[in-house]
Amino acid sequence: MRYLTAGESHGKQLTTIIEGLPAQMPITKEVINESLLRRQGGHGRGKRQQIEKDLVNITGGVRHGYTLGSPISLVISNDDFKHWTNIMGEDPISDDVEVRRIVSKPRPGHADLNGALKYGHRDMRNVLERSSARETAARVAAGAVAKTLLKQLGIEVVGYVKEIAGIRAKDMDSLSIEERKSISSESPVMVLDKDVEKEMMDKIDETKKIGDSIGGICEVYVEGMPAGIGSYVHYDRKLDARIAGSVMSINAFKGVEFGIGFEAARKNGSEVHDEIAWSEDKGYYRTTNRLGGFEGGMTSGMPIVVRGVMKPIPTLMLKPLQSVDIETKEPFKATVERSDACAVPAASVVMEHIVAFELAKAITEQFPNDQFSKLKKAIDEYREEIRCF
Ligand SMILES: Cc1cc2nc3c(=O)[nH]c(=O)nc-3n(C[C@H](O)[C@H](O)[C@H](O)COP(=O)(O)O)c2cc1C
Ligand SMILES: C=C(O[C@@H]1CC(C(=O)O)=C[C@@H](OP(=O)(O)O)[C@H]1O)C(=O)O
Repeated sequence: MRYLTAGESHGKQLTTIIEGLPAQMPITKEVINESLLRRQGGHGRGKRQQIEKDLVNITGGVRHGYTLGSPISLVISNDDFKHWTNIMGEDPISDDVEVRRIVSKPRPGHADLNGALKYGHRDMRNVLERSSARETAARVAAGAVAKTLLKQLGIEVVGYVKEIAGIRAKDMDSLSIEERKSISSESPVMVLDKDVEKEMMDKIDETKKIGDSIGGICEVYVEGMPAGIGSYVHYDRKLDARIAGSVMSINAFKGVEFGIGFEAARKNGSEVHDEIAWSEDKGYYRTTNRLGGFEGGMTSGMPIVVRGVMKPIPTLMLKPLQSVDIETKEPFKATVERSDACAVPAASVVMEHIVAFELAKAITEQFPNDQFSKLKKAIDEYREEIRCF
């Protein structure tokens, strides 16, 4: 399975093409829309989300609610395009700098300057349009399709917030996946505890007021992955490494950890590794899950627990950092019209879908994948085989 996306932030639309899904898998656009709307939520988003209402149009690969085995094509319109038809349309436009709203002032922390240098764009709009996290809507659409596949195989994936600007969420270790899912869809900052929720929301409001930005930590939790998915034999088949790479590819993500993660560096082996046990009902399992569901690049059968660190948003409304205008070479401090102050809750939805895609991809590589019923049967048989192994 793989996917590609196309489209600019203020262009007409985003397009996602997914290849490699089995034929005859039930799928509905309502499930994709649910994911898209969750990504748009979360306290701290800017005015753009009031303009957009992300809804998918399935334009290929699905008939009467079932996949065909051919590429799936998904389209999401940018409602904001109507305000940008001249600037982002395909017709030629005047050279007037004001008309074109040419961007010559790169924002520290965004892709603007590096992208301009690499592609030779003197108008950095050509960079920011595609480097914008608007593209994560297209990625969530792909992930929603992956989640549909996983769910029908008994695998559930959920993302929520662990930390915003140093304020930590209460531990959710004892919560079921259903409880985690309801927190993820109901709390405006995707945390369990109402006091923490308020503290985070106040912090976001305060940050917005002073025109600054904040980041945080997202967590994704997965239940139902059988042991032995992925491989130890090559670097690019290690599933934890693939997930880590994919999480790092989310805009503004700067770090990834599994289970107790970086904490492992400060502990003895006896405090880190998970002891192995067996029962008739569960087969092999670990008595703890400090390694977060992976050993040797393969799933251990325990829940997968992965966290990603999001830096603060680079566009700063009232606290601009020093930069240089590429036309005049003069220093400037830019102010902007709009931006998110905190997108950590939205990013946890993005991360959930990105992890889901990697899991679905690994599963479809490991089992027969042309027809959904055969894939399901093969996984059921494998689960039984490893239980008794
Ligand atoms: C959901 C989401 C929303 C974002 N919103 C903004 C935003 O409003 N303004 C901004 O400057 N960056 C925003 N970002 C972050 C930038 O897209 C990101 O910092 C930029 O692409 C540069 O990439 P890098 O930070 O990974 O180096 C957002 C990221 C995510 C995941
Ligand atoms: C559009 C989305 O996020 C955008 C991501 C983004 C960036 O630079 O990454 C900048 C902002 O764009 P705009 O200037 O148009 O408001 C965000 O709104 C979205 O998530 O749907």
